[in-house]
Amino acid sequence: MLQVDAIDTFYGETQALFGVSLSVGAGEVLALLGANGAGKTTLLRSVLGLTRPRRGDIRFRDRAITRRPTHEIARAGIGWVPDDRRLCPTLTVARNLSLGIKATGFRPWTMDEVTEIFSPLKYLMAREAETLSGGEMQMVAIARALLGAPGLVLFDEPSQGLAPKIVDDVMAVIGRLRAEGIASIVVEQNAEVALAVADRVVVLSRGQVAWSGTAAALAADQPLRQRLVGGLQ
Ligand SMILES: Nc1ncnc2c1ncn2[C@@H]1O[C@H](COP(=O)(O)OP(=O)(O)OP(=O)(O)O)[C@@H](O)[C@H]1O
Repeated sequence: MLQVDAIDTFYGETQALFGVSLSVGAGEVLALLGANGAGKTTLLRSVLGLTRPRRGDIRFRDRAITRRPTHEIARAGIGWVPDDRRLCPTLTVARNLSLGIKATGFRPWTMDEVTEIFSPLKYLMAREAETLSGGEMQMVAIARALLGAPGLVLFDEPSQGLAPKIVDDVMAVIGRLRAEGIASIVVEQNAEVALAVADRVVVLSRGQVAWSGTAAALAADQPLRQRLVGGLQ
């Protein structure tokens, strides 16, 4: 579904990613772990074309997207759930959701389906986004991504600032995406939450891939986990 091949990404003259490669298959959940500043968000921004890699290639469904504009990358079927949610604050929930609807060639999710997954949304449709709680905003952000008919969803710190019950709901949605053949990349500070839902893991350190393997292998090897993500939860 997605292949990232040896990308170098810079902010001005500062290099943030050094030859990073990874891949995600259809219906696969890849956890992207690493300490603050390791380059996780930069990897997502590189895939989305928000911060273009200077070298290397990114392919989605075997088509090069490395130098495509962000709106084309979204239209190819890559959804984004940003860590700051990025809702339009003065628009209603209904309007925020309808702005996410697009045709990509992947299965479109209906408004009924997303309100069945996140039932509180039914009662929030007329509310302005800026009046929502953090958990409610996260539901809108995920629902908006699904209405955009994604084949791959990039989740940036989806558990950050949320109550444990809502974190469980969010992780259950990621599990459901997997069952539907939709791939996910989940950037997480909370390694425990990420390992519970992921199939495979890539650990970044100072802009490079420090380790990659199965979530089961990392979960079972406490010393390895301590060495790689010891600073994380
Ligand atoms: N807009 C920017 N301008 C300059 N440097 C940046 C910018 N954004 C990130 N960086 C730098 O790029 C590197 C990678 O940052 P990035 O945000 O991708 O890390 P991260 O792993 O997502 O960390 P965090 O968990 O703190 O978000 C860091 O050294 C960071 O300081």
